[in-house]
Amino acid sequence: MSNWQVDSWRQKPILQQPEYADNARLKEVEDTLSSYPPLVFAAEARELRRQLGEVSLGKGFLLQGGDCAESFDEFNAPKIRDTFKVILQMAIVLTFAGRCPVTKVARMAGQYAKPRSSNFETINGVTLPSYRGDIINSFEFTEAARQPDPDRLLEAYHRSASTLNLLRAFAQGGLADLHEVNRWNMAFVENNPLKERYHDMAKRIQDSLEFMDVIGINSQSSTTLHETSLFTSHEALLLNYEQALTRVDTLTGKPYDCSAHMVWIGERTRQLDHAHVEFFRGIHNPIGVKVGPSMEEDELIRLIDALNPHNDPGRLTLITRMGADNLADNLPRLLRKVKAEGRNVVWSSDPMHGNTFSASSGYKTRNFDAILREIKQFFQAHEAEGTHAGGIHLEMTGQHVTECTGGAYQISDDDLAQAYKTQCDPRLNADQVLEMAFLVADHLRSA
Ligand SMILES: O=C[C@H](O)[C@H](O)COP(=O)(O)O
Ligand SMILES: C=C(OP(=O)(O)O)C(=O)O
Ligand SMILES: [Mn+2]
Repeated sequence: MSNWQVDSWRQKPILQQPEYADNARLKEVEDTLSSYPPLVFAAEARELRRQLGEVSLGKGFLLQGGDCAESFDEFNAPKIRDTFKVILQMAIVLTFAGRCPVTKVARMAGQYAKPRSSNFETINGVTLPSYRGDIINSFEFTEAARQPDPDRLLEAYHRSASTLNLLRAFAQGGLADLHEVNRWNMAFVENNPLKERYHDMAKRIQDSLEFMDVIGINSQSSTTLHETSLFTSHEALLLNYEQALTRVDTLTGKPYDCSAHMVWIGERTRQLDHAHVEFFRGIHNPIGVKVGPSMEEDELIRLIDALNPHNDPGRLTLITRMGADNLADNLPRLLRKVKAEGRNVVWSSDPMHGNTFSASSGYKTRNFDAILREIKQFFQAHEAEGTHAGGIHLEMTGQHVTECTGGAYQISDDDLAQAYKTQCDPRLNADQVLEMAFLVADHLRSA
């Protein structure tokens, strides 16, 4: 890796970073983090990279999801459990429909830093610095709360460690048992206003599990049915935090960013000659990059080559976030180019970030139908170009929030105020996520 150092990104231009008042304290915090244990083990990141390699070859599907921004205030077991549960519920439906393994990657245990469109926010004539995620400043709208505080980096580390600990316990301690997951899905279907639409598939999954039970494949005999693996991911926006958690793996001698299994570069910070691409090219994790509608074909090839010079399947996931109205004009040309140039990538669809708008009530929202339309078009474009629609990337929660409009419960603009809890972007709630799973499953079956 030519001239790469864990801190060579510091020589490059960088966007979307906080400016701290106390740089001496920042340096102390970075040193402390560097001395702490890594949050994940490099071999786990390699296993995810291997699984994503299968996905890039068309033999799997990536399901990635969680909060837009995890919050220190909503840091509790029920919140973590409920998001874990809906990820699993969604995965069982997609596995059954797609007849292929689903790799589950949570936007959890470190999704704390947010890029923003504007540096400032104005409320009732008062202008303050924007909220940039709990790892940087506080959501509360006061001058003091909005100052970046270096100690929040340590706080984010500790909260990530606790979250990851509980996720690992859930994954291996029985909460992920497929029989249980399907029972939750049956309950969801029974209570849903559109239950006729979803009943058939949930019942067929139940029948399959019962059949396996009869022939002796059950939770006692099979860890596959009893346990699961769930990987973690976040946008690696704060490179000083990521640098401090980067360690040379003792088994391979290669640097891994051990803050999460997978990290990605956001749409706003993916410039070829900037710091994020520099940092990412040297770490050996599986990585992602957001790709919006303005991406040019040649620019994408240059970016792929900077980040994955050996064209290794599983190394790079392109997370497209086009917007339902822009996808048809922009995704096919990129698929064609990447295929023609023979580059191995995982193509995943983020149907959230291109479909955000302000509701008449003033809330930032997204509509269920637009999200679904982007996903469907994503599948259609891949089918037409002969490429593999490899995954979806959702902003979602297991809680019953009202942040996105539409869905079977027909959340309207006026309903948004009832439970609008996000600190950044609007998330699909538990019911909307499961509906999305069943509707995407219909599509996978017909594909
Ligand atoms: O999550 C992504 C971005 O941080 C978010 O979409 C930016 O939102 P903003 O346009 O309100 O800053
Ligand atoms: C910041 C995000 O998205 P994007 O970089 O695509 O805008 C995000 O995933 O929350
Ligand atoms: Mn977001």
